[in-house]
Amino acid sequence: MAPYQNLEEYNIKITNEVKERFSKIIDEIGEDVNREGLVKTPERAAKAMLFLTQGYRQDAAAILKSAMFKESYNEMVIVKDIEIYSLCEHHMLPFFGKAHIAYIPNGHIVGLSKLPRIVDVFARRLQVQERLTEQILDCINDTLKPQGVAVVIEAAHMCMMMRGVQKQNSVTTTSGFRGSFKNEETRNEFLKLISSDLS
Ligand SMILES: Nc1nc2c(ncn2[C@@H]2O[C@H](COP(=O)(O)OP(=O)(O)OP(=O)(O)O)[C@@H](O)[C@H]2O)c(=O)[nH]1
Ligand SMILES: [Zn+2]
Repeated sequence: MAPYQNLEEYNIKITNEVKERFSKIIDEIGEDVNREGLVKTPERAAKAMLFLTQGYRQDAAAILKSAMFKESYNEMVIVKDIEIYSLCEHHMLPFFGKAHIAYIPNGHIVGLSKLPRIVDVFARRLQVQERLTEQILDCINDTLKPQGVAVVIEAAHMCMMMRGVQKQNSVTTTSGFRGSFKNEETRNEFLKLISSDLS
């Protein structure tokens, strides 16, 4: 983004460049870019792709820092069933599912909505599920400095469904634990709560 004066100028320039490339792809696959239904498709696709990768232009730590509050509460906080939509970096096809996040405060709590917000910041990039899991963990650990943090992601990968191995029902689970979640009892409490309907 460095050579551009402001975000708006950057957005217009990059949208036009991505649009040109989508136009070429549509042509290369044997379609007519000038037929009615496709005339605006390169621009729509460019805007969609830039939306789905907007996480590169966002600062997750700043989002967390904007809503940290001093509190003495020091029990587990869980936000579960956070929808994720990301793009696998190998095929640029979607993977999607749910993220479950827990942390144990250490003097500060964070505004609850900021947890799904940072999930989106990291999900809206070209990703592998493992790195997505670690980036969420590290961001919360380094910014909020809680006693511990845990992240579980369950996702289905379109690159394994629509093409390739073509398995429709496989779900990939990744997890990571920092600080007090390394303790088996704490980790088990979290895993129990995310699998119950009452947490
Ligand atoms: N570990 C990991 N692998 C992923 C993720 N998303 C997609 N993949 C895998 O990335 C691998 C890329 O393997 P390649 O052999 O280079 O690609 P490919 O020939 O298209 O492989 P197939 O999908 O098996 O047809 C595949 O096994 C995908 O299933 C992810 O989030 N994490
Ligand atoms: Zn893939």
